[in-house]
Amino acid sequence: MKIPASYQIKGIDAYTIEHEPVSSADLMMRAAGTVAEWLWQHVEYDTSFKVMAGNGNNGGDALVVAMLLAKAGFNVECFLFNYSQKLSPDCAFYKEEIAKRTNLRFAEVTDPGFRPDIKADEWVIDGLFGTGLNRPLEEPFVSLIRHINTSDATVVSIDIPSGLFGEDNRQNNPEHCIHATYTLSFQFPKLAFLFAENSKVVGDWQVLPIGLHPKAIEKCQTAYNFATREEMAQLLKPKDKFAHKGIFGHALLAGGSKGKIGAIVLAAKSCLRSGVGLLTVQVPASGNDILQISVPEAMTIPDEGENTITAVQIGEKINAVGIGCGMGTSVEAAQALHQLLQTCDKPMEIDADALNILAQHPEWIKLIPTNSILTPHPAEFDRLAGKSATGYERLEKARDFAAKNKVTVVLKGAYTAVINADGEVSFNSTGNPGMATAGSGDTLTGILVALQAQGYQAFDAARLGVFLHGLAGDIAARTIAFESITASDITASLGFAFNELRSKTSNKHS
Ligand SMILES: NC(=O)C1=CN([C@@H]2O[C@H](COP(=O)(O)OP(=O)(O)OC[C@H]3O[C@@H](n4cnc5c(N)ncnc54)[C@H](OP(=O)(O)O)[C@@H]3O)[C@@H](O)[C@H]2O)[C@@H](O)CC1
Ligand SMILES: [K+]
Repeated sequence: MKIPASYQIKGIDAYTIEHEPVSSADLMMRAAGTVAEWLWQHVEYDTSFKVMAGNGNNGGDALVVAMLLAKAGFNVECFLFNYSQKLSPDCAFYKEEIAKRTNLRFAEVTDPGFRPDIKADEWVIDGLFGTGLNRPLEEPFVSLIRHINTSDATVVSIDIPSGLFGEDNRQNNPEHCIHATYTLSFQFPKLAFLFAENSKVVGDWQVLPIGLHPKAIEKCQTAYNFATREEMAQLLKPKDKFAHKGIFGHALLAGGSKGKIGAIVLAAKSCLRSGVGLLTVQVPASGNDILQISVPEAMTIPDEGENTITAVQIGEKINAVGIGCGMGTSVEAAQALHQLLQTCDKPMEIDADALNILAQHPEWIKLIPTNSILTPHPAEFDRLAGKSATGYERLEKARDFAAKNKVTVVLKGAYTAVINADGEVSFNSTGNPGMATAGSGDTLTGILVALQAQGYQAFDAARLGVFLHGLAGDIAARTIAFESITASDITASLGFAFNELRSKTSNKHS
């Protein structure tokens, strides 16, 4: 699903109006109708609404929502905040309509000091500002928003929380934005929803399709995408009935150190559950028995180092190499990584301590083979590319980093961003807070290297792998509380995740 910028949405909107064709007032009715319908499904029959409309089309939507709610028999009070005495044409049109209604209370507000009374059990509909916001909010809106935020009411923002920009909020104050309980976004998610710093503002968000023109959506060029299940199902390659293990690739995992052999065990297990044909694991000598006993399906190469790896042996038949899990940042481990980078021309998946070593030796980054993946969490990425104050800033830095070093970067987070060397970004849509647990990253490494060994290109392997990892976590969470999910539970659910994704593909073709 594309994530167009606010200015692009305006263009798609205009194209729809011209080519469907549909009048802008009717399109507004359609959009507001989806909001009203969502509300009917989520509120009690005796819920009271306070609808806050601004002077643009977001306000127009709010006026229509107010009318539809009143028509359905709800108790509705609607305020049109028109300090500037200037309404968009559609907002003005629906103001005339709402003023005629007798089944709701309506007032146009021009007094900057007026604050509507809001009760804790009421629902506030926020239609003050939408994607037309063109500068940070000031008084009197800031005080009005603070008044709404400090009420205990449930707040539903139409399209986007008022005061929030769709993309870059680096110069914005989150306290000057509506803090929504729910945000109902028209047709597409907004980029801003996907950054941790905006989560308090956006609340739970959902996309409501409003039938914007498919041609305009297709023509819209954006670097940002939200990975849907349908898109990811199309990436998954079929498994041939006559296949044998030799054609599913041979992965090599290298890592582990004294006290952290578990990390490489976890990676090995998830790798074997992700379709790889053969797996070899290189571990410090002291970890060899642990590995052989815990993962009998894997072959092992005991390193000469007793407690750390010192040199990685890549056989000719290896198709992809995963390195980093639990390897530590010792001088020997760093040397092993350096030597590997100098000799390896296979796609690599570089994680955890290997990333920390790279941060200490940035001159080695240029040695990373093409078609490789780096999987940093925010702190690891900051060590590689410098500190970022916001998620937006970090994402832009990661796009630069991926382009400059010709790698795929998986920036982990609530909406993990997979970024390719062309600067394209795919945000993951699966996963849950229970997955923020020890070893979760190691299981991801195993999945990614398995997909790379099977011939998936870095960007596809990363998008698909991150999606499956999150889906496995979601499947685990159906029966296990977030608090109790372990990395092993994610691996145990991987088979179900592949099945769910594949059944989606077969449904599609049946
Ligand atoms: N996507 C779609 O297809 C559809 C979209 N629809 C809806 O349209 C919405 C976008 O509507 P929009 O473009 O009219 O903008 P909107 O946010 O209502 O406000 C603009 C007004 O705000 C003002 N203003 C701006 N910044 C300000 C500030 N800091 N402080 C004070 N004022 C400020 C600006 O005035 P200015 O002062 O700049 O002249 C202008 O008057 C969109 O979010 C969705 O809800 C649906 O109806 C149908 C289908
Ligand atoms: K809004």
